Amino acid sequence: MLTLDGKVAIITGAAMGMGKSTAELFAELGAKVVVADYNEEEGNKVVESIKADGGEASFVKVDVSNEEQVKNMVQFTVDTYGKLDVAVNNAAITPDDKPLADIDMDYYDKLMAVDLRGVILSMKYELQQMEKDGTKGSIINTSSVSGIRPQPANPAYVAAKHAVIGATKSAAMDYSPKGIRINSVAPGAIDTPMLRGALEQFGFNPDDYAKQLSMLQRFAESSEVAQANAWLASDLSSYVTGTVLNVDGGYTSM
Ligand SMILES: NC(=O)C1=CN([C@@H]2O[C@H](COP(=O)(O)OP(=O)(O)OC[C@H]3O[C@@H](n4cnc5c(N)ncnc54)[C@H](O)[C@@H]3O)[C@@H](O)[C@H]2O)C=CC1
Ligand SMILES: CC(=O)C(C)=O
Repeated sequence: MLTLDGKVAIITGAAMGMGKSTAELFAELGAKVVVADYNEEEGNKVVESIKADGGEASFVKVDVSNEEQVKNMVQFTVDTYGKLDVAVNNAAITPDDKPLADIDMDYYDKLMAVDLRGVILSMKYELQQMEKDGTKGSIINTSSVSGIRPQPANPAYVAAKHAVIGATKSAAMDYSPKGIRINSVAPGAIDTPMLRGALEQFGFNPDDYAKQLSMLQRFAESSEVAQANAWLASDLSSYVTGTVLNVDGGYTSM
């Protein structure tokens, strides 16, 4: 049976979207959850709702691009719950919106700081903690279908999400021998505030977009990505490391 009973999990970007759904599902499956986000108000609401449903959760404010704050996020987790078993490094900001010759380098720097540096920094301190405690943990980094094949006019986002997969495989090679499994999840068209915002920005009709981006011809709910995260976090995926799990309704096979 899929259970996360007894596990302590950090989920970054857990105030909204897939991170929020992942935090809720992990708590339902028995994990103690650290909701890590820079949106304090929404993050605290997620904690309250998990607690109201009988789960255990705490909020920590973090900007994942800031090394001291990421270090503090991991320390907070250990101080609060005694250990760290699972981390879902999911926080990211919205894709850029111009082809490469017109790239806005200020936005490039901002995006890389969160979507790539944030994942690498998070892994750095999560791995240090797991190694120190001898924990055979599971780390899941959120990439995207944009980490496998390009979307138009997203050069920074596509590069960052490809790099998340590279960093995942590199870390998996170094830490799997110690029993720490590290994988990526590559979501497709998932109905979240980020995707709705991006579609509006690009002037896409949401229904047409979902049909183009999925054999199932629909958006996924963020809970459907949370289910993939839960499997990778659980002992049911005990022989899976260094891989990319596509949660994209078949898009990358089209
Ligand atoms: N929505 C989609 O269709 C897809 C999303 N993704 C990826 O899935 C992940 C989750 O995306 P969504 O749930 O759609 O996004 P979202 O925008 O709904 O939620 C992102 C969360 O990250 C937090 N966040 C942003 N920057 C942060 C920072 N510097 N430090 C801490 N927290 C920060 C936000 O406050 C928010 O709670 C992201 O990595 C995204 O790139 C991948 C493929 C498709
Ligand atoms: C928002 C995103 O990551 C997509 C659709 O690739």
